[in-house]
Amino acid sequence: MTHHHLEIDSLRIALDGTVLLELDAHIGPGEILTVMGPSGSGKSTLLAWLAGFLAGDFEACGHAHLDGRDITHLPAERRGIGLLFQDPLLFPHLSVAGNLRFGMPRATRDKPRQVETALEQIGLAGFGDRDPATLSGGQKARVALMRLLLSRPCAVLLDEPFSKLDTHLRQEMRQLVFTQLRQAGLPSLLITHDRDDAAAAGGEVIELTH
Ligand SMILES: Nc1ncnc2c1ncn2[C@@H]1O[C@H](COP(=O)(O)OP(=O)(O)OP(=O)(O)O)[C@@H](O)[C@H]1O
Repeated sequence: MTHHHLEIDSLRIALDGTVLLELDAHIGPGEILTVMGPSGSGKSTLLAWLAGFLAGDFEACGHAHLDGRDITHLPAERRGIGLLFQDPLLFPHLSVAGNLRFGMPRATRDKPRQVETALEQIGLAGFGDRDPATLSGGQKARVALMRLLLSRPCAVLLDEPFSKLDTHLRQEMRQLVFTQLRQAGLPSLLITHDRDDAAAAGGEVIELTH
């Protein structure tokens, strides 16, 4: 297991001269930091800052370090951060296997066995040639998770990843996502409105209170 860690040091984000959020956090390997808070409290803003696509209206100071590397001013694609959103956005013109291969390091991309193993891990053995449009919502979510993991991120940000799933599927996906993130030793930040998500994540919970 790799030992990735993510630090947020003295972050302060302001909008029109008013402080929106202040945060210090350390997320160790396999830990999941949950960020909660009312609508407009700055959860998506925090995620955008960490991912590297915060829009110009905000003034941000502070630093983010990933594995000791200062990523604060790096472009999004060079940060080593993976994202998982509410909607599992799969590429419609690629097969399920094609989606999994996308973003995989070049050296492993041509090893079909790795894709098959990945499909087995998410309960979709034999689904490689399927068109993503033919998958159920839960199956798409599992493919999106595995595609993220295969891209070998050093940290993961999750923005309400379970909020569109029904209760049963939600529990199943929580279990799968959190187990995989822990096993991969990835520091993760989870944005959610759901206390059960926070409890299942099992880590520190921060409430933004704007
Ligand atoms: N591009 C932008 N320019 C100016 N203000 C913005 C921009 N994006 C968001 N805001 C404002 O920043 C504040 C924080 O918004 P943000 O989306 O981070 O909240 P949130 O906690 O994620 O809310 P929700 O739970 O509703 O998604 C809000 O007052 C919002 O109106």
